[in-house]
Amino acid sequence: MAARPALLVHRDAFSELPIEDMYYLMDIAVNNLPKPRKESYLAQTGTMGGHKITDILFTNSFQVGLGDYDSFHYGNFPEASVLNHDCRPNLAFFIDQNLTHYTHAVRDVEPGEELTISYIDGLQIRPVRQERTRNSLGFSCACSHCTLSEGDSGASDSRLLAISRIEGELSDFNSQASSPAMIEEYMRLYKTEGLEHNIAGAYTLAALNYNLFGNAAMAKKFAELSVEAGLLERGSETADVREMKSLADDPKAHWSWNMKPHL
Ligand SMILES: C[S@@+](CC[C@H](N)C(=O)[O-])C[C@H]1O[C@@H](n2cnc3c(N)ncnc32)[C@H](O)[C@@H]1O
Repeated sequence: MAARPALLVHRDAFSELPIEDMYYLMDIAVNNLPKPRKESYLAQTGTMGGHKITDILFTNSFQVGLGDYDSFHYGNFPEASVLNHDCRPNLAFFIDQNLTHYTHAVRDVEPGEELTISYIDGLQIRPVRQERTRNSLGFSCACSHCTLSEGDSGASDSRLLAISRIEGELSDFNSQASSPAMIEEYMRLYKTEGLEHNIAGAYTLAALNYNLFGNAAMAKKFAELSVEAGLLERGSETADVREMKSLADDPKAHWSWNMKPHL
């Protein structure tokens, strides 16, 4: 799905203008949208209370950057705001420089299965995720991952902590502790956790580390997976996608080639 914004409002407007002035401006902005767009804006649900048009913006917005120095606007995309949050979603999304919101499936979706995105960092353990949705977004997350039994949730949190620990080692290209077995374990944990919506960076790290160990075939395989996932998660214009394309084309020409042959 590709969606365009109905409304874009700089965050600072809410901290720098009296709130009554903002309500007035928000009313003018929405009431001047073309009729079908205004209707799709007003059809969204607001859950935070107060001024309805502003409540809809706060309940249904994505963070949108405009250029390097002006990074936080509330962007409202009515077609995308029907998507509920899941800590293990089946869709990935990104907003490109042209302010288009793209949504892609990252795994097979069964007929009748709800389409979901993640509003937060799913790599955090359950208590942190719950705190984020409650305090920053105003709802208590009821997704299937947050409602696992204590035992299953504890096992998930242990995997997430292991991912974070291994990531630290694999990101340190001078680490003496990293090994091909560690890369395999890292990818296994990612798959077991169901983090397909946010896996491009993990594939990148696996590709780089296999290349450090002089394993061209595995480096190429993971660089290609990184490109494939990166296109869904971030689009084609990212430095990571470009770098992984070049690594996949010629692992031995990449700066990381065979830097750790002794291990
Ligand atoms: C952008 S809207 C999503 C669409 C909304 N459910 C609707 O019907 O308009 C965000 C709101 O949906 C609800 N929501 C989304 N994901 C949720 C989740 N995992 N657990 C509980 N509530 C959720 C919360 O009320 C949240 O403020």
